[in-house]
Amino acid sequence: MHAEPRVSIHPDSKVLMAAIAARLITKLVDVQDKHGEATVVLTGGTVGIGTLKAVADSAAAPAVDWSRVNFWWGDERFVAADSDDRNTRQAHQALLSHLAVDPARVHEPGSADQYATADEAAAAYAEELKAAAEAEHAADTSDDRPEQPGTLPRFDILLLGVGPDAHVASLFPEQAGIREKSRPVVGVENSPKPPSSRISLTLPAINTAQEIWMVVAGEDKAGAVGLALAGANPVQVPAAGPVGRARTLWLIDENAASRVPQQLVRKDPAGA
Ligand SMILES: O=C1O[C@H](COP(=O)(O)O)[C@@H](O)[C@H](O)[C@H]1O
Repeated sequence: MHAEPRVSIHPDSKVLMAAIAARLITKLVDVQDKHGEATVVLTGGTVGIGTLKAVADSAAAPAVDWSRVNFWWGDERFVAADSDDRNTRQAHQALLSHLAVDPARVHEPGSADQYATADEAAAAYAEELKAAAEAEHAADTSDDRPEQPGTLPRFDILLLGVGPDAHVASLFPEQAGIREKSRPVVGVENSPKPPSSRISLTLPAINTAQEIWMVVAGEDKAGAVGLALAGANPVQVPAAGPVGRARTLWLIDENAASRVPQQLVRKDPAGA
């Protein structure tokens, strides 16, 4: 099932990030109840990292068994491991370093200390994803287990920020990454937003997620959000491309919402 996007609008970015954090905690608890573990794909960016801080500050955070959460990243900047530009480093500072996570379940894309090029780091990340998919397949005892493992593990929740230029992860308008159809991960060069070298999941990989949550705040994002929700071409407006298997949820603040098509906005305060 590919659901229509749902939009939930919050008064400001602070309320937004607290609300996303609450949803994330609840969702992780639900998925762990069902599957014994949960997998989340994190994003960098203002709202992405602010949400992780809000999770760390939440009194409900201990409801999740953090040692049974698998962490992946939608994109990473290809810089040195100790660079403050790293999305993974920011995520550790905001949340992961405060939790009893299982290091074996924290899957960080490689850094410029480990690989010569972003393409090499991307290929290694694709291998790590494949190994996780194979392990998941081997552990699956259900009747509907597919015959062969896929190349990606199940992503329960995938978070994506959106840039003012409508980029998601490190897929930028008109660049090769947003056009990629076969590889799950690509190296990105000449990113219009620094740092210029990056690693990114591609749209086909992103769209295997059960739930995709687009997390956006700020007036400078209103145009990108409006175009994405109006159904623009993802090559020009990458934020138009992500579609979750079960749900695509836009969690945004009022400043980012001024150009959202009205028929997509839920009127009840719960949003979706
Ligand atoms: O470079 C990136 O930018 C986007 C959005 O960031 P924001 O600060 O404008 O919210 C982010 O989603 C992505 O993960 C990141 O690498």
